[in-house]
Formats: sequence, structure tokens, C-alpha cells
Amino acid sequence: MSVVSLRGVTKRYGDTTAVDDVSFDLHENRIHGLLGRNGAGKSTVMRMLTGQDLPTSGQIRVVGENPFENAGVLRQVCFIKEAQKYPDIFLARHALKSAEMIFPNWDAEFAEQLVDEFRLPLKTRTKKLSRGQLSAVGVIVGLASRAPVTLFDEPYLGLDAVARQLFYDHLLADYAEHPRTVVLSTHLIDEVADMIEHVVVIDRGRIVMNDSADNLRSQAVTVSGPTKAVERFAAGHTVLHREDVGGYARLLVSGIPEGRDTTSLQVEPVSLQQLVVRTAQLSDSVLAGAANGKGELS
Ligand SMILES: Nc1ncnc2c1ncn2[C@@H]1O[C@H](COP(=O)(O)OP(=O)(O)OP(=O)(O)O)[C@@H](O)[C@H]1O
Repeated sequence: MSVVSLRGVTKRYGDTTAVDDVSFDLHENRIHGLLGRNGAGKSTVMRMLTGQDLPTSGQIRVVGENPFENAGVLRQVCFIKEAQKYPDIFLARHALKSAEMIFPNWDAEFAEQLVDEFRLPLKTRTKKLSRGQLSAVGVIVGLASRAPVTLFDEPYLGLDAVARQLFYDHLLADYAEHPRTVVLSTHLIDEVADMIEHVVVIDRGRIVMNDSADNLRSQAVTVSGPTKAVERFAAGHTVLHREDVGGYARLLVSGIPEGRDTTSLQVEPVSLQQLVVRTAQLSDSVLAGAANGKGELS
């Protein structure tokens, strides 16, 4: 079932088209990765989903309704972003207390456990917290709110590696017990790859990938070996990336070539990060080709 749906959504800021005629759905009780390069449009999408911004055109539905100025919907949506601002007088514990008042599914015991594990000083003013401690406030709110739709917009940039792993472990364990729809936007794709069940990649405001992580992984391989054999293997398929050393080549091939000779070749699965990065690069070179009047890859 679709919990979030966008249909023909465009968002313009003056001359900038941040989101360009985008349509996609987010499914109930799944962990989604919303991925893309800097300035691709991820935060803009999330702001519109959480009623903080209106689309220029198109339709947005969250749990079946327009989220804009809709308190009933917004109680079911928790949006955690990097460098969240709190009123100057707020101590860390006030930030948690106000989340407790907003979110009907708040689990105070779970929040306390997380405060201990993330070593959050509750009596410190939020504006005096370190970057990582401020990120911890967001992560604790995102987890303990148990909101049916929970969006994390790179809230964990300040967290050290141990704290990030704590976040991933708790998210997975808590999601297993209390399934909900989660959206993770991050540039640390390798770190979250095992958690993500569905991937949406946005580039220059447009959707360039929208599929289950398993499907995406099964749709590409890396092949390496003697150049001629590698090229025979990949013939007729899109090459997302190529490296040549001497008489050897390593290709990231979209699609799994069937019935090809793999003698002397090494054929390996592709990581989600590789796939996302190379697809974004390919979309860049296609655009560059079009701008040069070539219109295709050389
Ligand atoms: N309030 C705004 N006013 C003007 N332009 C904006 C505004 N918000 C976003 N943009 C522009 O819209 C585009 C998309 O920005 P957005 O913040 O959604 O990207 P992003 O994918 O979240 O990037 P990053 O990964 O760097 O955080 C960018 O070109 C950005 O400059």
C-alpha cells in the first residue's frame, strides 16, 4: 500500500527548478533510501512531504491527504534533518519533551535508553550541544516517536562512527518490532545499503531510479578480465563505468548478459553505492553529450 504519493510534482524557486515533474510512491512499512548528489532535490521533496513547503504544481498525498497545514497528517510524520534549530532557551530535555507532546506513539522508556547510549547531556542548552550531540537529539526523536512516516534527512552527519552504528542497529531492531515507513536520505550509501529495501534516486530534480534494492542489485554486474573477452561479455549492454589497465578492463554493466562465455572473466555483484554513483555519472555524460549535439555516449 502506498503511504506517500507524488504525482507530477514540480517545485521552482525563482529560476531554479529544484524538483521537476516527479511522480513516485513510498510503500507502507518499508525502509526507503532517497539518494542523489548535492542539490539534486532530496530535501525539497522531504520538505514538501512534511508540509513545510508547497509544490509549485502537482499533487502530494501523505497517508491519503494533502500534508500542508494538516495537523492530523503531521502528527503521523516525523521529519529529522541536520542542524535542527530549537528555541534558544531549550535544554536538550525540552527538545525531547516537546517531541513527546507531538507524537502519539512516543516511547519514553526507549527515549531514555537512547539518551544513555548516545550519552546525551539532557541539562545542556541545545545551542551549546556539540554537532554530534545535536544530531543525537534528532536521531533519538526520530526513533522514539515511532511515527508511521519517519524521514531522516542526513541527520547524523555529526555522529561519530560508533554513534552512527548505534543509530542503524536501533533503527533496524525497532523497525522489526514496530514496522513503519522510513525514508533515509544520505550520502553514506555503503553504510545504509543493507537496511534499504527500496531505492529512489533523484538527479537534477528528476527521478532516475525507483526500484527495490534487490532488483537494482540483480540488474548489474562488474566484469573484469582481458579486454576483448570483457567486451564480448558486455556486448549489447549499457556500460555504466569502464576502467582500462594494459590489456585488461573492468566494466560495470547494466543488465546481466545471459549465456556468455565467462572463461578468464571475473563476474561480481555490484554494490548499491557503485550503482548509484555510476548511474549519476552516466546521466551527467548523457546530458553533456546532448549539450554537445552528440546525444549519445561515446
Ligand atoms: N529555499 C530555496 N530557495 C532557492 N533555491 C533553493 C531553495 N531550496 C533549495 N533550493 C535549490 O533547489 C535545488 C535542490 O536543493 P535541495 O536542498 O533539495 O538538494 P539536496 O538533494 O537535498 O542536496 P544536498 O544533498 O546537498 O543536501 C538546489 O539547486 C538548491 O539550490
